Amino acid sequence: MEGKGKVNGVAAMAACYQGFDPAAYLQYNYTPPRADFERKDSIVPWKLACLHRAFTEGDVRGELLVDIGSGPTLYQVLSGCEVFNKVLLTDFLEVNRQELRGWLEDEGGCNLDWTPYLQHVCELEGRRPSAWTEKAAKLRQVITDIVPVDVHRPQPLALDALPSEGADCLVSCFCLESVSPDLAAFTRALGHIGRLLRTGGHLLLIGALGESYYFGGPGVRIPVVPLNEAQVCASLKESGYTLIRLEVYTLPQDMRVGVDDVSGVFFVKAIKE
Ligand SMILES: C[S@@+](CC[C@H](N)C(=O)[O-])C[C@H]1O[C@@H](n2cnc3c(N)ncnc32)[C@H](O)[C@@H]1O
Ligand SMILES: O=[N+]([O-])c1ccc2c(c1)CN[C@@H](CO)C2
Repeated sequence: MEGKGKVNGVAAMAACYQGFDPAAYLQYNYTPPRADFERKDSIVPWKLACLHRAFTEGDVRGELLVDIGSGPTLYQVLSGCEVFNKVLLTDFLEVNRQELRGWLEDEGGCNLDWTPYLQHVCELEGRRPSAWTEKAAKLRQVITDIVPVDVHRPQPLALDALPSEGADCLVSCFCLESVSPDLAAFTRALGHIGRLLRTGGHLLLIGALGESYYFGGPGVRIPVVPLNEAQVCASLKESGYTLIRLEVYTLPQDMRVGVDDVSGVFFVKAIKE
């Protein structure tokens, strides 16, 4: 039964994603108040600060950074693109891969202006905000490809997507818990992506705490595995990671804007043993 349940649960999740709307998703989560660079307590600046610190404190290094479940967003690699000379973006949906290609090709074909994000990360790096054009060029230079991914497969990427030694670092934000029908599937998915990472490589994981659904577009209600910190830590341990740091952001009332029931956000830095 468990095997049958597994297939139905994963297939049902895939069906939910057919209505995913990148433009709406970006509007819901990546514009003010959740992305307000003037507010100390806004969620996106908190995420960017966690990622900046994690990528720049000296232990993360290598050739290839892979972002698992990129969606239509780029914020998750704005610090990493200065550390790695190859960045691979991935998503399950062609509409999201197309959104990312629109930015990459720089022909105005994308649904969010990433300039404030680029400027903010430049400031975190001690650079002038006007250096955002250099950062944009750097990011366009290091992104090697935008490929399909399915974290429920033991091999989430095509076999030729990675070098034999695997990725040096993985980043994944709001993906695993938002695509898994239950905690067991979340933990299995964590193990699957771990196989893409070389031993000693780092995992930077951002995710939702206490979230049971979110809207991926108007009327597109997508179920989420409600996680707490203990479950995240247990799943990491079970999947062969050693936790380096866990940070938690608790949403103030005015960050609860009706597009989900998320109560907190976790940031994990871990290493694959
Ligand atoms: C909540 S969005 C996260 C997007 C982005 N990483 C962010 O931080 O906002 C979840 C993403 O997971 C993708 N997804 C859905 N099913 C998936 C699967 N089986 N494997 C990998 N990604 C999947 C969706 O297409 C979507 O882009
Ligand atoms: O506040 N945020 O920055 C933010 C960004 C993305 C997402 C959330 C919150 C909460 N829902 C998840 C999907 O499970 C997606």
